[in-house]
Amino acid sequence: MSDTAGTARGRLADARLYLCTDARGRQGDLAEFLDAVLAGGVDIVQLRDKGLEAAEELALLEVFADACARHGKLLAVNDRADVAHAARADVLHLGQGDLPVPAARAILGDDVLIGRSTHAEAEAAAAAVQDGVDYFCTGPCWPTPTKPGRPAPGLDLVRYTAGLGTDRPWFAIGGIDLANLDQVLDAGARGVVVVRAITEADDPGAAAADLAKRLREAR
Ligand SMILES: Cc1ncc(COP(=O)(O)OP(=O)(O)O)c(N)n1
Ligand SMILES: Cc1nc(C(=O)O)sc1CCOP(=O)(O)O
Ligand SMILES: [Mg+2]
Repeated sequence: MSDTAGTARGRLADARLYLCTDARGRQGDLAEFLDAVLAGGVDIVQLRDKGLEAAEELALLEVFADACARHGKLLAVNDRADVAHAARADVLHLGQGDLPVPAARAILGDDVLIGRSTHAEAEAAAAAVQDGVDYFCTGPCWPTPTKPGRPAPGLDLVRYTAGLGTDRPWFAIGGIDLANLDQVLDAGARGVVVVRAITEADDPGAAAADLAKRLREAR
């Protein structure tokens, strides 16, 4: 058995399906939504809501943390190391323009996992070896209204990242859904991050289950 089995890093190594979601329109049924998608097979869930005040974000994160604890899944915070620390999150996700990784590490110590966004070959190659980075994401695979204005390097960046042969966990992101998931897998990804494919589904739990099943079949 590996020395990370059962730890957050061990669970990250096994993770295939990562959900970013806001809480808009879900005030009443947020816990129900989270229970459904986590039971469906989401391995990591990130509260991503660029408009929240820190105090509002922290309050919502209590709901996320309780759900992740019920299902033994990882809780991620976007952008803010102070909020990740206060929420006792498992993961902080940082983009290229966010806090530098060493600065986040200085706040969070070694136990919190840190993820990094990458949008170009040089960024992916750097994230694959940078100290303090636990995983990284490459994308967008397709232009997406969830991240307007972000140019899409497409599946070429997924193919490039797969070719790095890194042992570090990484995920493809941007425009991914069940209909195009096989293209992402064929390009070499083994894990994906989605927003709309789950949040906009009629049945988010079933959408998570379909994605998770296909990802597990591809292992
Ligand atoms: C898991 C995951 N991957 C990528 C992102 C995007 O991060 P970033 O580029 O910093 O953009 P914002 O999400 O902060 O707008 C993410 N949040 N999570
Ligand atoms: C939040 C985010 N980051 C991206 C990146 O490329 O770093 S793409 C993206 C949005 C992904 O949303 P959807 O699954 O709805 O297309
Ligand atoms: Mg960010």
